[in-house]
Amino acid sequence: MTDPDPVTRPPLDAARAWAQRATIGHEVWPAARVAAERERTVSVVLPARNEAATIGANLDALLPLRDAGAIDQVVVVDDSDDGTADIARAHGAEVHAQAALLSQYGPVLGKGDAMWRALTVATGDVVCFLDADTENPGPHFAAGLVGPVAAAGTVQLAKACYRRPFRSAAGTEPTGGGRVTELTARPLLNALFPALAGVRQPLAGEIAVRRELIERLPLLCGYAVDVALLIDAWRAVGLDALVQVDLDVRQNRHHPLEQLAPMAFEVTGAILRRAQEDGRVAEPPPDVMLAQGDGALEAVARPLVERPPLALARHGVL
Ligand SMILES: O=c1ccn([C@@H]2O[C@H](COP(=O)(O)OP(=O)(O)O[C@H]3O[C@H](CO)[C@@H](O)[C@H](O)[C@H]3O)[C@@H](O)[C@H]2O)c(=O)[nH]1
Ligand SMILES: O=C(O)[C@H](O)COP(=O)(O)O
Repeated sequence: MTDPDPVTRPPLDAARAWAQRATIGHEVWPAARVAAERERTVSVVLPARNEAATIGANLDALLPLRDAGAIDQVVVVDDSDDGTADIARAHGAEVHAQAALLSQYGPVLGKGDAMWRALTVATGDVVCFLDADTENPGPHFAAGLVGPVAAAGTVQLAKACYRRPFRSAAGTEPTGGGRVTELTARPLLNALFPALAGVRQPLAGEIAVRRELIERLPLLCGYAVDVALLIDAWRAVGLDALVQVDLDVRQNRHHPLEQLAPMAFEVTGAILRRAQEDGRVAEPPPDVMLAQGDGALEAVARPLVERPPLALARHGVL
């Protein structure tokens, strides 16, 4: 018997079919349609660490959605020393210090931990997370994602996708952003979770998710959160409950490679941990990273920390 065609073998075939049927444009859900058809309350949450330059414009794009009845709450969970919180308050957001939420869990361990703690102050049946460093924000970011999840139907999680320009001193290229996405996350998902190979931006921080789903999933701390949440949601509810929403273009601030390397390490660790749990790889991921220091290799501890499903934490189980 010959091997099945590698391009059409079942998991990749299912991934392609999913991408075709489950990718929708943000214009399908303009704010007025979301306001008219939603059946669930909605919170929009922006984790922010030192985003003074962009938080105001992001909130200005979002708050009219609240006035229009498309969403109910806009929350910034903040960990900044550059005045982000004051700007956010002045622009009309509800602001909480990340460290004040679930403080019994100790210091806040990056973005994923901030998202987890934010679930205690986000009141909506649907929670929409957005990054606060978006340089070209618009109401379609929240409206496009929230629509399919807050309306009648079976969609439980919407993940953003977009074109990502790359900006450098030489100018802006139309594509080339999302280096960890393209060089780490997507190849690893393709290899280990081929059913998710059709997800165009597996690291996107922009999602809308039903509370009843996210509260029964663990959240990984740091930058491991987004890809792990995608895998966990898929394991919990299957591809048919997931959609990706094309938000057109997103320009983020680019971090230098020395900051992206630890992010890639965390993303790799998250995928390998889930793959090991599923028996797809034998070994757990390492929790020490050998980083290129000043001429020498430096061993840096980077353990993956997982927060328990909030539904359990709420009931004092953990
Ligand atoms: O310790 C942190 C780090 C980040 N943030 C906020 O989280 C958002 C995303 O962080 P950022 O450093 O801008 O992430 P990116 O470099 O753009 O990384 C991309 O890839 C990451 C890894 O998957 C995702 O977590 C991000 O959401 C996604 O935008 C921003 O609002 C940050 O201010 C925090 O609140 N605390
Ligand atoms: O999502 C990613 O891959 C990282 O945030 C890196 O993005 P960048 O290459 O646009 O800086």
